[in-house]
Amino acid sequence: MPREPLIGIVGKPSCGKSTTLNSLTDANAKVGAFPFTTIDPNRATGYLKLDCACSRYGKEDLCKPNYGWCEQGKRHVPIELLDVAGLIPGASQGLGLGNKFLDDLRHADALIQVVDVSGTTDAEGKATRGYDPLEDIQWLQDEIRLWIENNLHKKWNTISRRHVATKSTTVETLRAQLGGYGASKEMVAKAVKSVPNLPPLEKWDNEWITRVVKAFMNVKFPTVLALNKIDHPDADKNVSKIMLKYPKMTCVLTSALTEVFLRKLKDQGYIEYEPGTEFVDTYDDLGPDCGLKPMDPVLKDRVESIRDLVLYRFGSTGVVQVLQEAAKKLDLVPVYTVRNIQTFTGGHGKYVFRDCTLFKRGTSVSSVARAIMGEVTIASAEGVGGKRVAMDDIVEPGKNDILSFKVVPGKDDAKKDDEGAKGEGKTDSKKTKHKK
Ligand SMILES: Nc1nc2c(ncn2[C@@H]2O[C@H](COP(=O)(O)OP(=O)(O)OP(=O)(O)O)[C@@H](O)[C@H]2O)c(=O)[nH]1
Repeated sequence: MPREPLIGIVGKPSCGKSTTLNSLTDANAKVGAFPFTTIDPNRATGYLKLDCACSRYGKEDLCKPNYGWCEQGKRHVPIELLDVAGLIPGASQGLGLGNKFLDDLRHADALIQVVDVSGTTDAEGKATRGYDPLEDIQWLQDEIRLWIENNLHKKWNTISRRHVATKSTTVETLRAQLGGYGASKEMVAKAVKSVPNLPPLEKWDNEWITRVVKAFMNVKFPTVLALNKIDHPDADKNVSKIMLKYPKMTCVLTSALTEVFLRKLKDQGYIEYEPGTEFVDTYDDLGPDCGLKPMDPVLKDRVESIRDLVLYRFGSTGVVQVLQEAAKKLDLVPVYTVRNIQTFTGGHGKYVFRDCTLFKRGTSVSSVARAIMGEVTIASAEGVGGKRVAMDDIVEPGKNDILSFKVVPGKDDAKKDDEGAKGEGKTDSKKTKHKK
């Protein structure tokens, strides 16, 4: 059964991981200006903003998700996030909280690497000035690579001998070794295929092992860089340096602290703010009938400087975008399961597209059925217009992404099972319910 996608947030201590997580979720991960504030890995539910199926059919007014929320066709779908605390140089050798953090990583399907571009924290997260954050990008990737590589090196002679003796394929042997890092056969095959001129496994030296592990990391941990603390005056020059040195990396400029602050002001009734945009409206902008509270001069100045330093300069605080970029790397397809394929409702009531679950592109309709319906026998799957969909068809955005399942009635519950997709209330059942 496919499991839920999980996005890991990594970075050195005090780079802003917990703040980034808080800005994306309702969870209150501990936030502090000293290293190792986050001792336990923190799982939380974030919300991925995407175009909802309701907007395809002009049913925005009837869209009321069971989990997350939908505003004018923009849906916020729950997605699980993992705060992997304070990696430092030498973590793969056990420094800091070392392997514990790396062990948490194995569950992640993509990474958001938070980089403190203000230059005010050193590699271990201690306060400083003028630190060059370029270094942080490389050493963190190196620590993850060494964590995988060191284990392979230790046993390489045995691995290689067994590989020859059992006449295994490269993918079989590597899959057995990398399974512990969450590698599937497909992932290993993709990684191996991406290394040009790869000799037979028994001929690999350390350099080949490094190349293969790097290729595996690209597949297993596709990474987006969140260049955080862009509100700081020293950030600009560091951002330019990073973009020049890593032109192929996906970089998003973020100010997690600003996002947390804006959401708080919104909750307190001082502003209207749509996360992911540059638009903030205050009492002064909208007038006395707007229902917002007036702000004192200090607060007004703060909002004004957030507009100037972050929102107008960068277009947003970046955190919504960073999650969207990470999800893009995972190539996720939102799949809507409905009971009534004609009306898209959950069976009873008028609301449409109550359930939406994220699956990797390439997932088959039968895998979706198993994940949503559990171990029942599916009689048939229907798509838009009531058209029959084959169980081995693939779900894609806009194709086979709205589904209704009919189950074969069991002896005892023939009546119940005949109701069709029992998606409602089931799809996101493990997720935090977020009412808007
Ligand atoms: N100026 C500025 N400060 C930020 C931003 N994001 C986080 N901070 C500050 O940076 C400090 C560290 O933030 P945390 O979110 O606790 O960092 P962390 O990476 O989770 O730290 P550990 O738990 O030690 O791993 C706090 O004082 C935050 O307020 C930002 O966008 N701008």
